[in-house]
Amino acid sequence: MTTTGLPIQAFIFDLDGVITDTAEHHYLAWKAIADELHIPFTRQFNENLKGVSRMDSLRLLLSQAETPVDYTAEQLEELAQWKNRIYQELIEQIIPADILPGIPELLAELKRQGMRTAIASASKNAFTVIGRLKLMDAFDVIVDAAEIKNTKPDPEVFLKAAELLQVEPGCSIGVEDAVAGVQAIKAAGMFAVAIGAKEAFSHADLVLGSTSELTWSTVSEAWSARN
Ligand SMILES: O=P(O)(O)OC[C@H]1O[C@@H](O)[C@H](O)[C@@H](O)[C@@H]1O
Ligand SMILES: [Mg+2]
Repeated sequence: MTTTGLPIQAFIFDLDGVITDTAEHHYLAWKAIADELHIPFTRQFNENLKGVSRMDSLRLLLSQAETPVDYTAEQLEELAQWKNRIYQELIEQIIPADILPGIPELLAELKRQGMRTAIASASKNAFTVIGRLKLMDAFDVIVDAAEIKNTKPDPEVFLKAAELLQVEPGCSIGVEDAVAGVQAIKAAGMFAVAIGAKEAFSHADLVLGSTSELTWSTVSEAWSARN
């Protein structure tokens, strides 16, 4: 639940699919693995993998096999590493111009408004991606998969970011493009902004079609209307 009448203190952003379109790179890497293993894998099914850890994503992908195979823990680890190698090759090309529309302007405005900002990512590659985007100094706090035990939809990564920022979760805005991510934001007691299709995010407080609609005024007006 959000805290009635209080001002917003912080914005906590997911990385992949919110700050830059690495959700697409994750999809392409999983698609390559699925094709090699002759497992049907659609963009629609890929929505279930967004925000989900590497190993859980692999399990979801393997569940789509027409003839299920019992992989050993070692084989699962190898498959996960294989996907990660493909993903890391894909993200080698990332440059600052790949920051999604509206994000640089929003970050500048949040600074002017005195907001604290953080990244809360389920990815072990978060620091690499943020480094390539030259955004290392753009956030007060960065929490990635290495720092948490429980992955989204568990609220841990968002709560950890709020703790490090020294802000109230109930006065924080979480921004996500994944269903599991919005669940994590709500479980953390934060105000959830989803980027994506309205139908997919009935559990969000505000749904925006793209990051170009993600502005200080849009979010703060929705916050005031809810509080
Ligand atoms: O494999 P990585 O880089 O540790 O990423 C883990 C997860 O990170 C999330 O941010 C992505 O939305 C997921 O698609 C991805 O599986
Ligand atoms: Mg995401």
